Amino acid sequence: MRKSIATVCLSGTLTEKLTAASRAGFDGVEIFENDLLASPLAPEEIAARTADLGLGIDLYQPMRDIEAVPEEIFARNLRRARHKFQLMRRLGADTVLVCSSIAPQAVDDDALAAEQLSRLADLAQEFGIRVAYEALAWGRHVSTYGHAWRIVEAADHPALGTCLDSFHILSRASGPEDLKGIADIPGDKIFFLQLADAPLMAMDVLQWSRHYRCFPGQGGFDVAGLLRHVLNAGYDGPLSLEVFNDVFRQADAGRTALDGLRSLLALEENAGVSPLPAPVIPSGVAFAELATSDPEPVGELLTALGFTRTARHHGKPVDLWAQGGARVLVNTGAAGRRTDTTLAAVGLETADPAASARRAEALLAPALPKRRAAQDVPLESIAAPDGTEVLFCATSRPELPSWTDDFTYTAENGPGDAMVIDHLALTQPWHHFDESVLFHRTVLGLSPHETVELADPYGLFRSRALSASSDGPRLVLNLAPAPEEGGEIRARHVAFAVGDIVAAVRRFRTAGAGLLPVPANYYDDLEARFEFAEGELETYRELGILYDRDERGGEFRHCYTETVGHVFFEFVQRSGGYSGFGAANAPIRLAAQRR
Ligand SMILES: O=C(O)c1ccc(O)c(O)c1
Ligand SMILES: [Mg+2]
Repeated sequence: MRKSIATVCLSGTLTEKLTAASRAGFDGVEIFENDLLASPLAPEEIAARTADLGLGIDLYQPMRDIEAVPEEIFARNLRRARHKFQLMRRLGADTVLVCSSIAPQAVDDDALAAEQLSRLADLAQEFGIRVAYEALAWGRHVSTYGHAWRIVEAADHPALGTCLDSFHILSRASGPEDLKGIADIPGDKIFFLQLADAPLMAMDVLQWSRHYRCFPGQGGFDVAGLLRHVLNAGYDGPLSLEVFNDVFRQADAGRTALDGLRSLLALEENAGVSPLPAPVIPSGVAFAELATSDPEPVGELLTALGFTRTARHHGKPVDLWAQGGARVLVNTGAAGRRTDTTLAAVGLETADPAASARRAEALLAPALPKRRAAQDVPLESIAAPDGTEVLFCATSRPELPSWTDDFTYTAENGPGDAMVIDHLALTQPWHHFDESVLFHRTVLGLSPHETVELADPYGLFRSRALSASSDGPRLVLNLAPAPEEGGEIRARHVAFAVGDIVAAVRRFRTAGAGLLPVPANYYDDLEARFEFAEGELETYRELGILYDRDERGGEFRHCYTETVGHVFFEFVQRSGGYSGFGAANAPIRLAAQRR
């Protein structure tokens, strides 16, 4: 279907917004009045620019406070409308959005509203314009789509239809039955469809709408379900994103536009409109790759964790470290640049790497070169929004090329408890958090968990995990307040699951390595909250192990190493079906890392 985006979704000047929408691949835009007012370009120039960029102007908006007012006020409103219709003619825009009135002079009189909207439509018709009437969720007398439609139906004017906006509808809907009325609206009377999602919040609906809307798939609404109803009604106009979001207003417009288009592609898939190559849900983590120009400290830390350097890449300065099923690559080949240690790439096991790459491409993920050097095995890889390289791996499958074929083995896998990678915690730039969640959800087919928000000593810590299944890969996207010196706070980490965390930590300490210190106050509080077996808490206190327990008695024990560059490691031990990540302990970790 045709895809559009409202200029209000994007940051920058009108020209920057139009350019971003075009580059991302949208077909059209909704021009927001304020963007036009602030532009030095004449309407004809905007029309020309938009056309040059291959975009249509699918909507001009908003026109406010028109209907259900005393006649002398309505006469002034019509005069105002005439000016706007003239402007729209210069722009070449043929649909205007009129939102339900919030004016104190407006009266609760549907017949009057219908009569005046009909007269507005008469005037619009003279200009070849159609009027799409939208119920704002906080409209003074008209606040539901059903009510707006009854007025449009009563007016019965060919140039008057309704505009459905998923936010206004879903923010007021208490269940799927509240959407049934959409089927009663003839498809050709739905002049426009605006799409937005939002996190579920108990707050004033106007503030919610103006600050927290997000792209479909990023919040808690069933936007795909709503779209199905609208399509069943026979609507075949544009799918248009209309998102008011404080973060998007500050983020890079080009990236926001791509994020928006990805969200519409995934929405079409969910609503059964147009299929995408099916997701190939990753079954595990093949490796985590660290980039560094100083491999010594990280090598020491991996050694203390029980890892052995087992192999070397045949053409690049990349070492493979292994411990049980956990593999870490240490890459010192960042083209001679000095790089602090970072978690730069992630290898994910998939049943069909080529199919994973096809899905990623269909969802606009940037593909990276398959081969870095002539002799390398060809590998499918993409860049995640945060710049992390994601490689699709088929380890130990002789019929497919494997990243391991590029390595020459020099040593046996290390001794000790067999570890596996439990999860990867990927700290995100603050203005790309929602984009990153949507990317991992749609491209990789991972399911997001609830968002966790906690107070951090210097701000708000936000975290959202995504996982496939209980034994598939788990990614934790973290957003931590990052003051200028907040290097460690931006650090990312790799968590290793062990069968016996106490034994693992004792070995780690014997190897001369240190854990992040945990305050005594933390353990005093644990003692108050939970009952432990004799001596258990004392052991945690001695070793610096953190603890969490879920409602069903599942337990989580974990602890953190020191940080090297921008990377640290975590030991975790899960039991009893615990599926979280000890988020309640994150502020303790963050405070200790600040110290
Ligand atoms: O917040 C508003 O005023 C506003 C304006 C136009 C819209 O289409 C809308 O959904 C909300
Ligand atoms: Mg709207």
